[in-house]
Amino acid sequence: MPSEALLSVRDLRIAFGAVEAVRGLTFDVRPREVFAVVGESGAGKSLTARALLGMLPRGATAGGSVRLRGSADLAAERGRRITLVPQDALSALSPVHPVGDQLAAAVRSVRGLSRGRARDLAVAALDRVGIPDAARRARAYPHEYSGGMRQRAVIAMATVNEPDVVVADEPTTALDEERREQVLRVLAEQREAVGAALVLVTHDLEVVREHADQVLVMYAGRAAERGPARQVLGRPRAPYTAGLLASLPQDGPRRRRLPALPGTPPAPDALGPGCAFAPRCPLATDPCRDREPEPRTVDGRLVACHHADDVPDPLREFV
Ligand SMILES: Nc1ncnc2c1ncn2[C@@H]1O[C@H](COP(=O)(O)OP(=O)(O)OP(=O)(O)O)[C@@H](O)[C@H]1O
Repeated sequence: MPSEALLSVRDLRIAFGAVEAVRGLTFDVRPREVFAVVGESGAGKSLTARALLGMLPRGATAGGSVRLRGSADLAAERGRRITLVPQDALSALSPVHPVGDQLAAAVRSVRGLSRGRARDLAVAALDRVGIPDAARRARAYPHEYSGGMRQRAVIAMATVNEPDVVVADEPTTALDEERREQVLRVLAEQREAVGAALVLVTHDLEVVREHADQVLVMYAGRAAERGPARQVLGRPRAPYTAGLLASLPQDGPRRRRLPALPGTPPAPDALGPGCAFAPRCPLATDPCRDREPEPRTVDGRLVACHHADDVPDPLREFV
């Protein structure tokens, strides 16, 4: 039996004026699971991640609901039961305070501990994420850290108060490949150590394959497909997921990179009545251009596609 949802999102809609950028998302995140949100740039991933923390940009209006189990006020839980690891670690750290002081302040704002005890916890948290010589580095400023170390410090900040949910929005975008792996490993270890669920926003299906239990594939503000990551990536039922997978490098002797998905996603103010993916979809027929498909259950996952039953295996036939 799957455990009860920790985060419940129902019909989430985010608009700027009359233009909807997130168009009716429903999903649950369960305790301790890794829930990945994947899709191309502009799909609405960051807006969705921020809505989970009650942090929408100015000018945005939201509809639907986001609930954290056991809490009536989501915004009051930010930094406590639900925390953010942002894309850009610099934006999360103040340039004018030593890193250790910032961590200790985060501890003291949530728990009634002495300065000395908060300081000890801050140094221990930096040590846990692999900052060398943590007691000394705690006294340094963010600009004295490398990019990878800064991102690890932000992970320490996001986990030091043992939250129930960590939301990581493309936490490795600013890093090179080697540091990316390190940071993802640290994030996975810390999540495990504090027993939090992780909502991991990424555009990288390899990251999903490696880290996620559940995946939400977003296209143009909606769910194209959502379900257990192993099933969705093993045999996608949305042509969009299949196209993303087909673009990944293949293993084996014929290792190569297949052509990326042709075309680009539509802007939120340029959507027609049909499926938003139809202009790029090799399976599109007239009904796809006329009517947006409703999500339905196929093969153990939710999929929004008129042709979900006809999607060929992307690693064999679909490019
Ligand atoms: N502050 C804003 N004002 C107006 N429109 C916005 C704003 N932020 C986002 N949008 C619109 O919402 C869409 C989705 O944005 P979002 O940042 O969630 O995409 P994303 O999937 O996270 O993309 P990326 O991977 O590039 O971060 C954007 O394409 C844009 O049209």
